[in-house]
Amino acid sequence: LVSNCNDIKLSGLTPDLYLEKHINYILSYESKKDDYTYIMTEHLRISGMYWGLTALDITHNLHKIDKKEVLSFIKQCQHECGGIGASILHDPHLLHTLSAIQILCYYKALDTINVEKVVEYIKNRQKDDGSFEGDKWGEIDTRFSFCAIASLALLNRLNEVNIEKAVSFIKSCMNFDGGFGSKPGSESHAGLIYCCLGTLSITGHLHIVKADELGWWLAERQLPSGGLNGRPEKLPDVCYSWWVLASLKILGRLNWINTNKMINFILYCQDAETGGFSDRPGDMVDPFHTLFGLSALSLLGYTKADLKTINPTYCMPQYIMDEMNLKPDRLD
Ligand SMILES: CN(C(=O)[C@H](Cc1cnc[nH]1)NC(=O)OCc1ccccc1)[C@@H](Cc1ccccc1)C(=O)N[C@@H](Cc1c[nH]c2ccccc12)C(=O)NO
Ligand SMILES: [Zn+2]
Repeated sequence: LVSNCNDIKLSGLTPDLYLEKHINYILSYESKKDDYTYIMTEHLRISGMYWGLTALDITHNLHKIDKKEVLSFIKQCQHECGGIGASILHDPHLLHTLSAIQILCYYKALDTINVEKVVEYIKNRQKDDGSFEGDKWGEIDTRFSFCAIASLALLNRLNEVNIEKAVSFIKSCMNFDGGFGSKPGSESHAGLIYCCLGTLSITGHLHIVKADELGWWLAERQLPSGGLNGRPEKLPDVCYSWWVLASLKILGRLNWINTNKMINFILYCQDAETGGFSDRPGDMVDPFHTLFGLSALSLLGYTKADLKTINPTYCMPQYIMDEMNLKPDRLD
């Protein structure tokens, strides 16, 4: 592989999807609780569980995880204030509250936590300008708008916050390129665009988006290698396959990307020995990039493997959204 300026060169044939290796990688990761990496990522634990469980569900292996163990762990992560932390005794945060609620939806076990208290925690995060702080320390970011809105939608309690103000804050973060940043005036970033479009999709306000400009900016993320980056001049990274493709799917412009070159890049990010996906070919694999690599393949309609359909707005299996009768908006 040659890294010239900000891209890499892929040569040779398109690899297969080593599905069984990825399933074993995720299952062994969840079981090696004394591994250095596992211990060092405690501050992301509940998000890590969401990545692993979602990857297992879309590959038809969720049943291999002990449901009781997962539910008892999540119950222990909820604080008196209602918020949920990344692990036991970790401070509550909207990021991890969303991950916990996403997992509970897989098991139809939302009553594992005190729903009234978690709704109160989320409500208390909204500011006068409609924005949301991630936790009581006050950091404002459009990521947290998505966490709050997605969590409340999954709990069927969207009416508990001021939607009009939440949408007007997102609108205030829209840039001239049609993209969105973390706060008003922040530069456009694919991950934040995904969060802002997700918020607008759930609240039925996608009409405020400049769909052609934004679609063009997102399609511009694709490099000659086929990979996508998160901002201009950055290196390609397989997790951006998800942020950019999910955003384009919500905009009804997924076909603006070269699908075959995209699939080829994603498959080059697999590790044929250990299983799992890395951010780009040759790097270390992790559960985060494994979920978003598999999710992107599912979104792209990769048919050489049996992957469940994934919902672009929630990044959860579509059958779950159907069972919960959740229909996030899309521009088709
Ligand atoms: C905290 N995280 C990040 O900062 C990653 C780091 C990274 C991976 N590859 C390049 N950088 N960045 C990241 O997730 O950026 C995408 C992003 C940014 C802002 C909003 C949404 C997505 C990662 C974890 C991580 C750290 C280091 C290496 C690999 C993974 C992370 O937890 N990301 C979040 C991104 C995210 C997904 N859904 C969301 C909903 C709302 C807000 C954020 C997210 C996550 O997956 N939550 O479940
Ligand atoms: Zn990444």
